[in-house]
Amino acid sequence: MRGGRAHSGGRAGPAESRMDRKQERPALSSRAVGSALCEGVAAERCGGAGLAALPCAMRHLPYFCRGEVVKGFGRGSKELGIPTANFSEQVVESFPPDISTGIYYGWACVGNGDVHKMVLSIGWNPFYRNTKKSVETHIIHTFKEDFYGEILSIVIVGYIRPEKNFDSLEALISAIQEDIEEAKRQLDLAEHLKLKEDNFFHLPEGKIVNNH
Ligand SMILES: Cc1cc2nc3c(=O)[nH]c(=O)nc-3n(C[C@H](O)[C@H](O)[C@H](O)COP(=O)(O)O)c2cc1C
Ligand SMILES: Nc1ncnc2c1ncn2[C@@H]1O[C@H](COP(=O)(O)OP(=O)(O)O)[C@@H](O)[C@H]1O
Repeated sequence: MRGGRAHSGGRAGPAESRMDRKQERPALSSRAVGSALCEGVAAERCGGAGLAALPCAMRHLPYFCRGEVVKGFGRGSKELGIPTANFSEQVVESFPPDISTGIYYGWACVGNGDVHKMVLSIGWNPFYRNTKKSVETHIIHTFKEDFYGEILSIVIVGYIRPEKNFDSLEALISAIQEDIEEAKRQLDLAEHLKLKEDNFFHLPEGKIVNNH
C-alpha cells in the first residue's frame, strides 16, 4: 500500500501508509466551503447530495502517502513557473477511489529532508484535459535542484477547492498562487502544525532511499 491512514506512531517505509486516529475533525478551508456552495463539484463527486456530501472530500484526511517522484509533462516549471512533483501511476491508483479530485494542502518531505508546506492537485487537470489522473505536489520551498527518483512523503491535511478549467494560463497561475497563500495560512494553525512533527516524516536511521 502506498497511501492512507494507519495506526499513529507506526513507521511507514517507502510506498507505505498509516492512519492517524488522533485527528477526528477533517480540515476544510473557507475556499472549500465557497467552492462547494458555488459549484457543487465536491457534491457531484459524492453523488450530488449538496453540502451534506462534503465529508466525501474530507473523510480520508489526514492522508499519508509516500512514493517515488516521476516525470510528468514538464509544464509545471516551464509554463506555470510552479513545479509539481508527480507520483507514479501505481501510487495514484492506490489512493481511495472515492477521494475527491481537487486541490488540497498539507506537509511534504523529500527523502530524509526538512518538512515543508505544500499544495497538491488530484485529478485530470481540466485546463490541459489530461486523460490520466495525476497526483502532483508543489512544495512551498525553493530547491537547488530537481529531485526525480527521490522518495516524496506527504500528509494531506485539508481541502481547498475543486479542479477547474480556466480561460487563460494566467488565470490558472493566479488560482494556484491563491491556493498557495491559503495553504500557508491554514498550515500555520496549531491543529495543522502538529502534523509537521509526525513520525511519518522520519524514515528509520540508515535506511537506504533510492540508492542514496
Ligand atoms: C495548487 C494547484 C492547483 C491546481 N489547480 C488546477 C486547476 O484548477 N485546474 C487544472 O487544470 N490544473 C490545476 N493544477 C494542475 C496544473 O495544471 C499542473 O500542475 C500542471 O499542468 C503541471 O503538470 P505537470 O507536472 O504534469 O507538467 C493545479 C496544480 C496545483 C499545484
Ligand atoms: N518546490 C518544488 N515542488 C515540487 N517539485 C519541485 C520543486 N522544486 C523543484 N522541483 C522539481 O521539479 C519537478 C517538477 O517540475 P515540472 O516542470 O512540474 O515537471 P514534471 O511535469 O516532470 O513533474 C519535480 O519532480 C522536482 O524534481
